[in-house]
Amino acid sequence: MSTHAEDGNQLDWHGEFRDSAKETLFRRTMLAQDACQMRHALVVAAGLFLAFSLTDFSLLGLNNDFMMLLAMRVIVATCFLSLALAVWRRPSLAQAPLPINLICLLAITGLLLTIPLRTDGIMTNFSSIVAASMALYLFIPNRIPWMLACNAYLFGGFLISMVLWSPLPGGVLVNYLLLLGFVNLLCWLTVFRIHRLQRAQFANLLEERSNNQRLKEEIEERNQLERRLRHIARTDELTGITNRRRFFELAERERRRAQRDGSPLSLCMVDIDYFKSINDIHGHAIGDLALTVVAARCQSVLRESDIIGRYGGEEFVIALPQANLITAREISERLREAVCLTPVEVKGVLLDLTVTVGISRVGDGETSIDPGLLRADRALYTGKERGRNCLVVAPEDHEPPLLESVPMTFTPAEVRVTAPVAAPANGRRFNRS
Ligand SMILES: Nc1nc2c(ncn2[C@@H]2O[C@H](COP(=O)(O)OP(=O)(O)OP(=O)(O)O)[C@@H](O)[C@H]2O)c(=O)[nH]1
Repeated sequence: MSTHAEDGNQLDWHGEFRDSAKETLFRRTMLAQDACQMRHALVVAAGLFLAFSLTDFSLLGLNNDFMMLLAMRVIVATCFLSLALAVWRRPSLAQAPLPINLICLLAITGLLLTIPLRTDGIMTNFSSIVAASMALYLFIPNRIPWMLACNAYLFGGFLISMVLWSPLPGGVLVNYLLLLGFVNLLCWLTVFRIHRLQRAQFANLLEERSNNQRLKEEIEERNQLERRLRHIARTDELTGITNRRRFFELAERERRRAQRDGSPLSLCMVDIDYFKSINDIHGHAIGDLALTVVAARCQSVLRESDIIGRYGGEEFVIALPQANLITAREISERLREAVCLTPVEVKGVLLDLTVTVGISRVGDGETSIDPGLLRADRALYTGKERGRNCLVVAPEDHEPPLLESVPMTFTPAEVRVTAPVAAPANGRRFNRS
């Protein structure tokens, strides 16, 4: 269905959309307004029709003709009011051709019957015919073909009544008929223009709605894209866990919170042992999948509030809020076991993987996680040096003896570091991106 505003001009001679679906939609939209207009027109018409019985009485007095006129007026007014009530109850009747046109025929017939019964002259009769004609065009929400048919009946009935009951000289009658014809033409053009304007406005409204809908969809699409981009910018493509840059953002946020609350924050550096040989033996594709499995296994032992990120290569980094070194060590052991207890199966290849974990705690006075990461990294380096597949807890600078009391039950080798270990020769840096 086209919604372009120019459709307002694409009307048939009825002043209706050529596109029937659009016309139906328009009429449905106008239903409440039509029903209201119809009710008001019927009530006003009933009142006017009855009010004229006063002039009937003053013209005719209390005789048979007056009584007939009065009865006719009461019947017509009652029909008007009944239909008004029916439309009030069922608004759809305001657009139903049958009741509307039956009531119009009844009203026209009533009006025509006043011509032989009232003798107050051609002017009054002609004026009421003109008023009725205008009302049929402008106040009854009818369709144009029906308006024309009702007016043709009014026009013809007026002509016949005049010929039968108030014969006029030919020239005068033609004059009246021409005037009535002119009124009809004027009203028809007016109604057509109103129909055209209403429909042009409706077409504009439809166009506006469809533009708004399109705009809404575009905004939603952009939002989705933005969410996706944000996700991509924060996620490691291979493993699906947080990437290095996002890890630093989140871990720094946790450090600030820990500092505010005076709660501990521990860090773990996790490195897969002998990962190079997996690449060398089975190829990079298998290595990639193995990395993904290890990341998932590491994540499986963490709480939702813990933050795991891919630090680079085959190395992961974890921030453990609310965890002191003892808790961090327990979690790291669970993690180490989760990786090594069952072989990783990748495309039918069984890989016995192990990890080495360096653990540290962010110091209370530290203004960044970098020193803590450096300690965890050194601990990891020590673990690698001392045989791999183990945990190494780095002591906080100010409390080395405390860590000595932590029980060590792990195999094959858990290495405790009681003094800072020299940084590896290649000097690792905590680049955040
Ligand atoms: N498949 C794959 N391999 C990677 C990726 N990132 C780094 N690596 C490989 O990981 C290996 C890391 O090797 P090394 O740093 O020598 O360490 P390692 O062999 O694990 O030995 P240790 O860490 O000392 O136990 C290198 O061969 C890298 O190419 C990756 O995204 N996918």
